[in-house]
This record gives sequence, C-alpha cells and structure tokens, in this order.
Amino acid sequence: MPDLDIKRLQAFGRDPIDVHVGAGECLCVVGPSGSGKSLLLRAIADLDPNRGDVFLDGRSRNEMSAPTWRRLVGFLPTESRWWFETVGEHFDERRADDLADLGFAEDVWDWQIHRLSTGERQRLALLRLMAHRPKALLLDEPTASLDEDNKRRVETVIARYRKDLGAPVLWVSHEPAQIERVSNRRFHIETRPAEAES
Ligand SMILES: Nc1ncnc2c1ncn2[C@@H]1O[C@H](COP(=O)(O)OP(=O)(O)OP(=O)(O)O)[C@@H](O)[C@H]1O
Repeated sequence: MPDLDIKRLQAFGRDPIDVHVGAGECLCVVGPSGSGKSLLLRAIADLDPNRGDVFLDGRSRNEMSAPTWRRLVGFLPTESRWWFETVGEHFDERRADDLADLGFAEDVWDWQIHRLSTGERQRLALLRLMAHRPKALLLDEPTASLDEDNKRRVETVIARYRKDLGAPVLWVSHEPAQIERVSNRRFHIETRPAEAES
C-alpha cells in the first residue's frame, strides 16, 4: 500500500512544506483563498518549478520521468481540459461501474464535450483520472461546481477508490461539513504554510 511523503517542498519562494499522507488516508488541505493550496498540489505533481522531494511508496520522484510520476500521482485541477469532440474519445476503456455511481448513463460516451455543464465536466474529469489508476490522488476542489446529491456521489466514489487501492489522497476543500465527512486529518495553509495537525 503506497504512502506519499512530501519533503521540504517549495514553490515560488514559499516556505518549504513537509507532510506525510499514509496509504488510504485522506488529508484535507485547508486555508484561505490565495494561501497556496493549488500551488502545493501542482508542486507535488511537479507541474511548476519547485524544490524538495516527494516519495511515493518510498520511491523518489527523482528516480522517474515526469510523465511516469504524473501517471502515478493523479492531479485533478479545478478546471479540466478536453481535447476531442466526444466524452468517449477521452477514455481507453468504456467501463460502466463508476460511471453509474457518478450519475451518468452509458449514452454519456457519445455526448459532445461542448454541451457538458461545469458539474458534468468535473465529474467526468474525475472518472477519466481514476481510469488511469493513479496510486495517489491530488484533488483540487473536486466538488466545487456540484449540487448536494452529486457531491455525495463524488465523495462515495473517491472513498471507495481510496479504500480499494489504499491510495493516499490530498483534497483541497473550502467546505467545513465536507472536510469533516471525508478527511482523516487536515493540513492548514495560512499565508505562510504551517505544519499538519491531527
Ligand atoms: N505561477 C504562479 N507564479 C507565482 N505565483 C502564483 C502562480 N500561480 C499562483 N500564484 C499565486 O500564489 C498564490 C496562491 O495561489 P493558489 O492558487 O495556490 O491559491 P489557493 O489557496 O488554491 O486559492 P483558492 O482557494 O482561491 O483556490 C496566489 O496569490 C496566486 O496569485
């Protein structure tokens, strides 16, 4: 079971961050707007210039190529990108299980990307990310555009993924009730990043 160990991680001159996320653990990253939550996830995924190191299951990301690292440590941005005309073209395999649990029917594969609502895009982006079976998840406000029913759907699907794969999860959320529901611990970022607490 993989754990994620973040060591002295530093991006854009901000204070270095040390935090450990155990296998199957969900750590909610909380803090005011602009405090650096998204930057932290992006630095872990190695999407921006940064210093320090991150270990997945004891293996440093420096031992592998950036694309390999990003396949292992899956990042869900607040705004997803889509390249093809239809939903199905973005998936190698058309699996029905998580699809139904996220509130879609099989016809979604043929939907045009341009007709998707913001909330549909958000749920389908999660589905696409999980389809690659990353060993850890970095989720940037994954339910920000969703109503209560769909929020619960996403929470359930992520909880199952975490349990089934033992995946460590970092989850940025602004919603106290959700943080209470989904996280084992919180990591508070103020304007100057702070230490994790129980
Ligand atoms: N590429 C960048 N270079 C330098 N500074 C950046 C860069 N991207 C973001 N910032 C700044 O870093 C700060 C933190 O941004 P970040 O997006 O991580 O905030 P956040 O905590 O996720 O906020 P929110 O809750 O509003 O999404 C902001 O002041 C932002 O303007």
